[in-house]
Amino acid sequence: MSDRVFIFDTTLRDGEQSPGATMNQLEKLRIARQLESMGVDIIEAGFPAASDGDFCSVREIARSVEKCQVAGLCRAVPSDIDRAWEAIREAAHPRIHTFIATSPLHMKHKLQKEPAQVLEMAQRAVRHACGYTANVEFSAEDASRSEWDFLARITEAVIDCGATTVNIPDTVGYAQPDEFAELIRYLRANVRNIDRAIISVHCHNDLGLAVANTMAAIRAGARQAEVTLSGIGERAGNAALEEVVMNLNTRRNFFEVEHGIDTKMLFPACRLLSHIIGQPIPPNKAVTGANAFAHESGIHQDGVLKDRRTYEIMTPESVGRVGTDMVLGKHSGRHAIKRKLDELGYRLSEEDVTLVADAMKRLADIKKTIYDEDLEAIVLEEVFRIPDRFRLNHLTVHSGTTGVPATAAVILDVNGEERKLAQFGVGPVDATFNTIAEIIGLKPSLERFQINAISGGTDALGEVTVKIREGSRSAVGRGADPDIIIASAKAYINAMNRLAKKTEETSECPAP
Ligand SMILES: CC(=O)SCCNC(=O)CCNC(=O)[C@H](O)C(C)(C)COP(=O)(O)OP(=O)(O)OC[C@H]1O[C@@H](n2cnc3c(N)ncnc32)[C@H](O)[C@@H]1OP(=O)(O)O
Ligand SMILES: CC(C)C(=O)C(=O)O
Ligand SMILES: [Mg+2]
Repeated sequence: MSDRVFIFDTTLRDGEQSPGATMNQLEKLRIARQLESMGVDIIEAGFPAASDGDFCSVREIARSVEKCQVAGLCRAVPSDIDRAWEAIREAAHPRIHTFIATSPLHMKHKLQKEPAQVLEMAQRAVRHACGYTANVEFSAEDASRSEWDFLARITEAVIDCGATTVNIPDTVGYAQPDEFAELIRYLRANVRNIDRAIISVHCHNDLGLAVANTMAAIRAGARQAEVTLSGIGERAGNAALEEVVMNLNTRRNFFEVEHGIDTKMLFPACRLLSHIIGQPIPPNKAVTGANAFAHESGIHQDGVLKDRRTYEIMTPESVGRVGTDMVLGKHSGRHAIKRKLDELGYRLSEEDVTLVADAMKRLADIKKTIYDEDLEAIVLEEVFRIPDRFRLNHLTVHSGTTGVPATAAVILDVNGEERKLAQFGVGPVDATFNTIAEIIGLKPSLERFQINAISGGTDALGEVTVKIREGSRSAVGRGADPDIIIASAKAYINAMNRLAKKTEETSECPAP
């Protein structure tokens, strides 16, 4: 058996099924590029038959990613498979991923089909997909609640039809690690042609066991792990990429398998995702949480001071959390900035480095020390930002204890045209948002407003995340600035741009 585990990232497909994690095409491309430079083997870019927007995003990712395989998910129906192929066919390494449920519950109540019909559909789907490419993955949805002998039969049949990867999902996060490992061993022992395919697992986190089940399956012989950044995904999410990879790394002797991930890119990738979807990484999150390498109690601090290994089983550097001691400031040049960006895991073009360098100089004029977090905020502001239709040119706010309501005067660039307005509000943020909304001509409801200090000190950059909704469309926006009212205005305008972009994307994407 191979000693290489393939990392299949489904942040852009299953991850996007997580409530509130919708991404636009440009954001998906950013994530895909980050996954590519991190060394992910397969990127599942979406479900092309789901919508024209999904189709376009998958097609753009297929066109721009070179090193990884790009997979498109589809039901076991010819029209879905055709649409998936249409979206991924320009990829350097395309993969069709087709699936159908195999548990008695799903077959009877959801698909309303007999097992024999499901078997027939699975075979036909794989044969149809193999007409396009030899790289075909088949998933037996709800495998962990399926009858093992039926699962073995369908697995054997799809391999005979040409499937080269067979995925065993724990779709509803029901399996227990020992039991799931036993299922993988059972399939290896009872599927005649199993050596012709790679066994994959795809675990959900409903009982908090997604990573444990994935690791148990790898021990039992699975050689592809389907994962997402930060474990986002349908309901309680999927197995977290960074946790699976750091299990493999930290317990190398236990698992005795290799992977191709550059672990130093884990933290930047998860932070990028967190900014894009506007969901902060929980402080106690393994590997990437703020507390994952923090030591609070005296005995622990004493131990760490004497030897970090007493309480740290991996180093923060190994997951890309700390840069060097090089301090950036107003006197730093492009080389130092570029090197720092590299250390933080951002591989940027020369043009983007210039954007960051210019913004850093502007910030350094008002803030003495530029911390890693400040630089990351600049990257997200200047580089990973969708082209703006609305831009903030000027903001003045008056507020205080005088009894006069807070007032905001705003000048916005709207599609190249300058528009000005002043408005009142309950407080400075309310006044600012009211004014911006009136200039743009939208009045979305504000569902979330969150503010964090990115680094320490009163001159720290304030990072604001907002979520707005208009009818069925919602958008998250973020903004960073040493002035929290300006950061709030930037976040609100960013969300407005993304709301507008969503409408545009749906109408721009050509029909099949
Ligand atoms: C476990 C997972 O994560 S599965 C992936 C989940 N992702 C998605 O669902 C992507 C978003 N989905 C969509 O956009 C839509 O559901 C579509 C476009 C795929 C289908 O839309 P609709 O045609 O309106 O069907 P709808 O979603 O209401 O119902 C699903 C139909 O597909 C059938 N179906 C479900 N899974 C499969 C499958 N793997 N293979 C074949 N048929 C399937 C269902 O039985 C149902 O059929 P019916 O209409 O005969 O009852
Ligand atoms: C489509 C499959 C792989 C899936 O997401 C699941 O079963 O959870
Ligand atoms: Mg899933």
